[in-house]
Amino acid sequence: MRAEQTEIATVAVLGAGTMGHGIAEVTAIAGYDVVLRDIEEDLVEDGYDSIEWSLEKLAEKGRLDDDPDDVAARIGTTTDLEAAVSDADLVIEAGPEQLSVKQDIFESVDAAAPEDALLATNSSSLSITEIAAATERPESVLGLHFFNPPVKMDLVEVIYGEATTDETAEAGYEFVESIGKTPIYVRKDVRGFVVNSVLGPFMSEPAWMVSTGEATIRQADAAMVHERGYPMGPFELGDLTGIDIGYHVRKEAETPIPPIMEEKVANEKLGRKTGEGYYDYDDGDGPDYVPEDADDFDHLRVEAVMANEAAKLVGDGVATPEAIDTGMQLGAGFPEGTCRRADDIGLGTVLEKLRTLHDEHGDDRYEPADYLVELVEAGHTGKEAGRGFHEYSTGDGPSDYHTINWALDDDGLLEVELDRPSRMNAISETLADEVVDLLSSVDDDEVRAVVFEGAGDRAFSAGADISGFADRDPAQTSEPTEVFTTVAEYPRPTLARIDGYCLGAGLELALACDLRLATTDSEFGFPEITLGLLPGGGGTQRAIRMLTDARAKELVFRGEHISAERAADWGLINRAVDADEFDSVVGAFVEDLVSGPPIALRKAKRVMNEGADESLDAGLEMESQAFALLLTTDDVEEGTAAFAADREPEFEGQ
Ligand SMILES: C/C=C/C(=O)SCCNC(=O)CCNC(=O)[C@H](O)C(C)(C)COP(=O)(O)OP(=O)(O)OC[C@H]1O[C@@H](n2cnc3c(N)ncnc32)[C@H](O)[C@@H]1OP(=O)(O)O
Repeated sequence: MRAEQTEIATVAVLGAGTMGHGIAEVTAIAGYDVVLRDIEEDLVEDGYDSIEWSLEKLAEKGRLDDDPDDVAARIGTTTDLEAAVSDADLVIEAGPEQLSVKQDIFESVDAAAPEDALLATNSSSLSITEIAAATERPESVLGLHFFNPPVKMDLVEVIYGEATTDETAEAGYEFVESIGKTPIYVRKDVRGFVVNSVLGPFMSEPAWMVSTGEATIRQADAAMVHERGYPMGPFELGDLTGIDIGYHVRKEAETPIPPIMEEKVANEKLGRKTGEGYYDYDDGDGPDYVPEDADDFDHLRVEAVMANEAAKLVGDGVATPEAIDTGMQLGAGFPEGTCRRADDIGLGTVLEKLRTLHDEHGDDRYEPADYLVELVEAGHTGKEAGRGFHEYSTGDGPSDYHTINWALDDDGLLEVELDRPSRMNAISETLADEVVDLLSSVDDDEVRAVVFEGAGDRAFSAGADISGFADRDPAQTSEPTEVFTTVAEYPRPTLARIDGYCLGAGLELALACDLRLATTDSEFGFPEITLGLLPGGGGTQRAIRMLTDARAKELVFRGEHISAERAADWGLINRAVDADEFDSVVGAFVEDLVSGPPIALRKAKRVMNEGADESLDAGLEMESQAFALLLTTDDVEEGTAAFAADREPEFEGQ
């Protein structure tokens, strides 16, 4: 057992290379005192200079709360390992990726670090257990695997070695949260941890297909990017990371290596770094695939093998489906998690594909994971069945969502947060479905107003999720998406709380709300035209009804962003407010909405929305009918009595 964990105040980062100085930077930004150590003065200085440069960049972009000099001042440097760790509450080793080097470092750290310090390695591929074995306290050693570059990448894998205690892992997890990153537990010390385990088949399965002449490089990359929405094609990614890296990982793991990979390594065509790999960077245009190259690439084969890998991780107790999905989205930039995607495809389909591949090729990697077979046999075949890796809404009430957060307070305020900050809260199909499901299943009687906002501090929403646009079925997208209509017709007042980018479908969602408040830093626009599209979620129609013809067309035709001040000036939003006053202005609006007379607000919303599309006479008729009805409510009695008594009314919605 580790001794009682002390509060972490001082962090020693060993290694000032790309990962080390990045980890030191994010740790200092979060307010910790950091000691950055490398073996030579030059290396430490280079690392420190890179941190200073990066802090300046963050400050220029307004993404640093503190003065960059103050942050840099929290980082001390040394070449003396003992001095670096002797006062550290947490040591993060980010040295070369060689077991013997790391073991040497850990042996020295063990001798010099305080007894109750937490000892972490940032290794991306070595065994935590073997590194920990170099110390007398393997229970205090864990993996904290940051992704490159740490300043930009949100994910950290928190990995157990064989001896790591829960207390150690939890302390590491909490530290990661405290620096504003997203931790996932990797509960067993498996090769590749979570992200690289699932990323393995993403890269190797297409390589097998190309090796056997079943696909071409461009075909695979075009299909995975343009049809399946991955941020990069598998071969493009291989060139970027270095083909030799993947080759050596497979060699170490003693897993079969696709011939095309062997061939590239043998010819020293290792990717971008040698000027040629799967693509030619010196004499060619690099990854020059186009959407049409995708042809009929068998992407199910690749996604089935990835889903199988995920099932092995879940079945072996290495990670939960939630952790895997978070890992793949934040660590590999996948548009959605591998488990969720498999649930969408249908686990029965995935299993059948694996069995067919196994029959055809006989390779071990197609052997279905026990856990996958169990799920399918239990009827948990995915989203359509209501349960697969994940559970899905049964329509009995709001369920657990993955791309939105929500809360309904005692005053009847329903807060809905679009929660995909790493994608600027882009509206994926899942996110849209979840908003619809929430608004359709939450008890309206409990809700008095709804506020929509975006997670993080950069965007309300940067629009529809662009990944995989090319694979959309036009038949499904020709109607304005249900989410905008559901929001527009929701029978309670709705307000968009906008802080940051509000673009494309994000703006359409905001326009579907009744009211819009924004910080002055926010930006608005319909960039769809720059993608060869038009706003397809009601944007053209709401804008032309809300703005002058000229302004609406300027927004749609030019695709330019406009400032919050201009948006307020044009009448696109209600107010543009300085950031420091924003909460109080939003609070005042919300207070009026949740304490207002529910029936009158509902009727007013309906009459105004529906009347706007009718003739004046028809609109006036709707209004007078609503007025007459409201006269019969208890709320009117309460409103008039409160006025007479000079007190605040308490409307019950009766
Ligand atoms: C019917 C409706 C149709 C539509 O709505 S079409 C979509 C319309 N929207 C857009 O075209 C906006 C696209 N996004 C942008 O132009 C830029 O982003 C911003 C100006 C909003 C911000 O730029 P910057 O500060 O440089 O950030 P970053 O590196 O571009 O974005 C951070 C991460 O967010 C992802 N992302 C941003 N917008 C979307 C989107 N709409 N769909 C999917 N992903 C998006 C990026 O790719 C990147 O991700 P990574 O860090 O993995 O590279």
